[in-house]
Amino acid sequence: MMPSTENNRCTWGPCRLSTRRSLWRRASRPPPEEIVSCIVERLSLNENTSYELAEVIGDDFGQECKERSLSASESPVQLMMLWPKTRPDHTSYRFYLREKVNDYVWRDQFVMDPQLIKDYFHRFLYQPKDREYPDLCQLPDLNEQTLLENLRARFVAGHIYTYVGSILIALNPFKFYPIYNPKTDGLGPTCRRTSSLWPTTAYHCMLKDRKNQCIVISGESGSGKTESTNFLLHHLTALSQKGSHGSGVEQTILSAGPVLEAFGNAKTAHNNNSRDFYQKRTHLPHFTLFEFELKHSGLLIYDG
Ligand SMILES: Nc1ncnc2c1ncn2[C@@H]1O[C@H](COP(=O)(O)OP(=O)(O)OP(=O)(O)O)[C@@H](O)[C@H]1O
Repeated sequence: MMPSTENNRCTWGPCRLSTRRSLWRRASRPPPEEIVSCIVERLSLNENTSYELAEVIGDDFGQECKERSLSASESPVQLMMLWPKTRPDHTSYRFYLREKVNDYVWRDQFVMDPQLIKDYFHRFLYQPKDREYPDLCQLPDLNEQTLLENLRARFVAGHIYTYVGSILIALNPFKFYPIYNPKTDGLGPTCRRTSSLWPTTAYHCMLKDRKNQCIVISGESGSGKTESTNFLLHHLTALSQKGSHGSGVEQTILSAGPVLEAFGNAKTAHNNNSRDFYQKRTHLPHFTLFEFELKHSGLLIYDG
């Protein structure tokens, strides 16, 4: 069976079994040049013209999608073994014998200011060192040092909230930052991009999927879990549009928090107001607040 030629290209694939078998006999993994010279010889092609093998990957409709020339170190037989076996005829994958296009042809015709290319890639490859990333996943080089440096830089600049994907890291500033809008209970534009994004997301997921949502607040003693929980409650009650500022069950619970804490809390090395004794389970019309405390003895679930 002779390989077909079209547009100075010769198809050589699994369908050309006789050609392939004869090549296979010569060596188990012949390099591309050997296959090319064999085909040139069999097809009596012009030996003065240089040819090369190209791997072509087509789609299910028989359209060619990708074509690339094989390097001298690649083995066509090995490549064929990697082709998916979903279609027995392998029509989507094939090799072409094509006239070699010398690099210098397009290189000479291609004129572009090298500085332009450098400037273009500079924007992606070299991030400014002093840049802060509100999401650690955006760090170009993510390791412990860059992570801590980014958190520190953000903290110094007054940004205490940083995302890691869907997780929010809150650094305790131990002083009040005017980033919570008291009129809207943290729904202001400053907060929307930081701390209020996750309760908002949870609230809207609850409405959309009609499924319970879970927010885990974790950290060591004095890291700000109670404060964060209070911000969360404020935010959720504001979102549910039932937590009025003057009345309502939610407002009563929120207001009772400091009074109850006065009886149950203790001073520790890390926190003047540590919630060591007082645990609670708060019921609001739309959500329940469970408190889990990771103490020395392990995970204790308080449900009372
Ligand atoms: N977002 C915040 N803004 C300002 N101050 C904060 C913030 N978060 C925490 N703090 C300060 O840190 C103190 C300790 O925080 P908090 O009581 O929430 O810690 P905790 O993690 O609940 O501690 P524990 O586990 O010991 O109960 C608070 O009393 C408050 O002064």
